[in-house]
Amino acid sequence: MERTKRIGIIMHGVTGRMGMNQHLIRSVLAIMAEGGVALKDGTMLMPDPIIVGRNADKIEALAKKHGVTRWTTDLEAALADPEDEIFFDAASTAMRPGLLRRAIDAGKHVYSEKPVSEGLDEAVAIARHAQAKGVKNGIVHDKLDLPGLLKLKRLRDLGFFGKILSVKGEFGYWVFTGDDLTPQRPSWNYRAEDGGGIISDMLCHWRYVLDNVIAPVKSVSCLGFTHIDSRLDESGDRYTATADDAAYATFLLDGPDGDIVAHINSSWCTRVRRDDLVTFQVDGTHGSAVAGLHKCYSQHRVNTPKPVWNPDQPQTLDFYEGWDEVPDNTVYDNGFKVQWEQFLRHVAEDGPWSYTLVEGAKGVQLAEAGYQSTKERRWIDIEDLGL
Ligand SMILES: NC(=O)C1=CN([C@@H]2O[C@H](COP(=O)(O)OP(=O)(O)OC[C@H]3O[C@@H](n4cnc5c(N)ncnc54)[C@H](OP(=O)(O)O)[C@@H]3O)[C@@H](O)[C@H]2O)C=CC1
Ligand SMILES: O=C1CO[C@H](CO)[C@@H](O)[C@@H]1O
Repeated sequence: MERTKRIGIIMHGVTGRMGMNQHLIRSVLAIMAEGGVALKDGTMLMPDPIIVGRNADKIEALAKKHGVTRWTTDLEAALADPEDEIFFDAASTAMRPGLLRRAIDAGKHVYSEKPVSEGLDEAVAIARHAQAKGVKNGIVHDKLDLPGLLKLKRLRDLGFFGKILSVKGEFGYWVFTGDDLTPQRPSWNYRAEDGGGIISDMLCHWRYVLDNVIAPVKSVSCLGFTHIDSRLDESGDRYTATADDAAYATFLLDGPDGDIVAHINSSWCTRVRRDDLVTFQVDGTHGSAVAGLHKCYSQHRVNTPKPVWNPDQPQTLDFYEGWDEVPDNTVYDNGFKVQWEQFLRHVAEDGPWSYTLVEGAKGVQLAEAGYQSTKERRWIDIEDLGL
């Protein structure tokens, strides 16, 4: 007979975009709708969320809309309840280290959106605190479970590329300022004083993506920029955009056959003419591949066309030909949900889990180095954090 075990989760920041859509609806509620997470001994681990927010009407309405039976505005009381073992945070970045510390001190296992913090010292301190208190801890690393990146990693693991030479990443799209269309991202993203900034947002992703899909990052040169310095907020009021809204970053990676050069542009001020909102091209001696969020196309050296530069003639080659789509070969679930299932197994039965707050700190380290490089206009080496 199938047994069920409850696991209580305090979810904070779920009235926001990420917390609501990816973590509450598409992960925790989806897992509940599927009957829970199957543990090794056949027990079904069933999440029991309590959602916490500062606005009572908003959090109650969210709970009612999705059939969540427990909600509160009292985080202190929620943390004091020993029946809820996990604290999760997806609120704005600036508050995060303080919240994680309170939860760890209350004996909770902690799981969190990225980045762990705005600065490296805080990220290292909170990772050490979790280690010292012996609580399980995790950081979201959603891009690693994107089908496109899983395929890219598979190509690397199978040796498809030969010696990897370089990586080119393009991330971003046009985020409306409010002067024409309503902005599709929160205004705090564009205010440095509220934890905004695309370097802080994206370089923590690029750290685990490069480390795990290509090779470890060993140094960075970055130019952060605020292209648009005035935007309209959620109330239609004009504010000064103080945070960087584009980052042009070059990385040196410690590849198995020598250094790999990776360059990734991240921008909220670019119009998309490419396969997807993020694309990565990997070039190697034996083959190349281009991955988006879902799809990945490869070109082996035997299929590589031989262009000849002739500005006097219109181009006769179609460069999109000669690329083969890497097949799905499997069913891909939502990456946030996959990671929730892994973290829940990690808490319940010590299942495998690599993406601790230490990995989160490494992400913040790269972001901080990106800011330092921008400020000092030089390459910054990425040291071992010794954690
Ligand atoms: N992994 C990924 O792909 C992504 C991750 N993120 C990360 O997720 C986090 C949230 O981003 P996003 O969802 O875009 O942000 P939103 O602005 O949409 O949501 C912010 C959330 O934080 C809450 N909040 C803000 N200030 C306070 C406060 N002072 N006290 C209590 N609660 C507060 C808001 O509550 P209220 O509703 O009451 O205002 C809301 O729930 C960020 O850390 C960001 O870096 C963001 C985008 C993508
Ligand atoms: O923080 C982030 C900023 O937004 C991106 C998407 O638009 C996310 O992928 C990312 O996690």
